[in-house]
Amino acid sequence: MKQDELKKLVGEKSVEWIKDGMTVGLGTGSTVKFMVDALGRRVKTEGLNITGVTTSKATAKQAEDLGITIKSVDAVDHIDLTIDGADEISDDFQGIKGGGAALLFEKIVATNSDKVMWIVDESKMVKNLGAFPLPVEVIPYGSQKVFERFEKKGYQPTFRKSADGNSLLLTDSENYIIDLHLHDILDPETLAADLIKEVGVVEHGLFLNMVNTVIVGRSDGPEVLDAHR
Ligand SMILES: O=C(CO)[C@H](O)[C@H](O)COP(=O)(O)O
Repeated sequence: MKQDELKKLVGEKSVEWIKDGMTVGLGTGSTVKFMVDALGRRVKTEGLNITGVTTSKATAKQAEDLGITIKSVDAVDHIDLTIDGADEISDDFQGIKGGGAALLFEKIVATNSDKVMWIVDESKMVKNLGAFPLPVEVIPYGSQKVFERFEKKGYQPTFRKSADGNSLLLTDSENYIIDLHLHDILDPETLAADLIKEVGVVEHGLFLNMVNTVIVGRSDGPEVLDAHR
């Protein structure tokens, strides 16, 4: 099966966890897009009554176009379940997210959710994190200084460019993304603590101790993994 077919498989499988009356966090990315499409079909055909809390302008637009009710994270008293994609998931269920530059809202929504589910194709499952460049969202003012400090620490930073390559990418919050090319992250907790104390860093893409369930798309079908937290 191709990667896109595996993403569709898990996207469609994951909506089985969504029940009538739930408030659901809707992640961002190509895998989530399949999930939101499937959710939209359930809303339309079954009259499923749910509220969505989105993590990006792109997901908000898709959900609204499909007739899914959307509220801000600040307008709901809780989120029952968030379903999101991921860029890497390690053996011990730690994750890197932010490949789609939505890590800030994704982390806000995830940390305000009772349960978090990640849906990925099998290529995202790794032993240790770090082959995927770690995204760090920084405010534009002083970002060059943050970049230089990351360089000195050996983090091999690169500013993320916009799709046309002509300017720096701006997140939904109008910040920049610095990607760190770390190759192998052996101690994610220490790295996360180091990154978040850097002035100018808004958030980083290490999502630690956050996920409850992972659905992995494999050629022989979706595999559901319980992170036991
Ligand atoms: O973290 C994310 C966006 O910020 C995405 O969930 C992550 O990049 C996975 O994306 P895709 O499903 O397109 O592979």
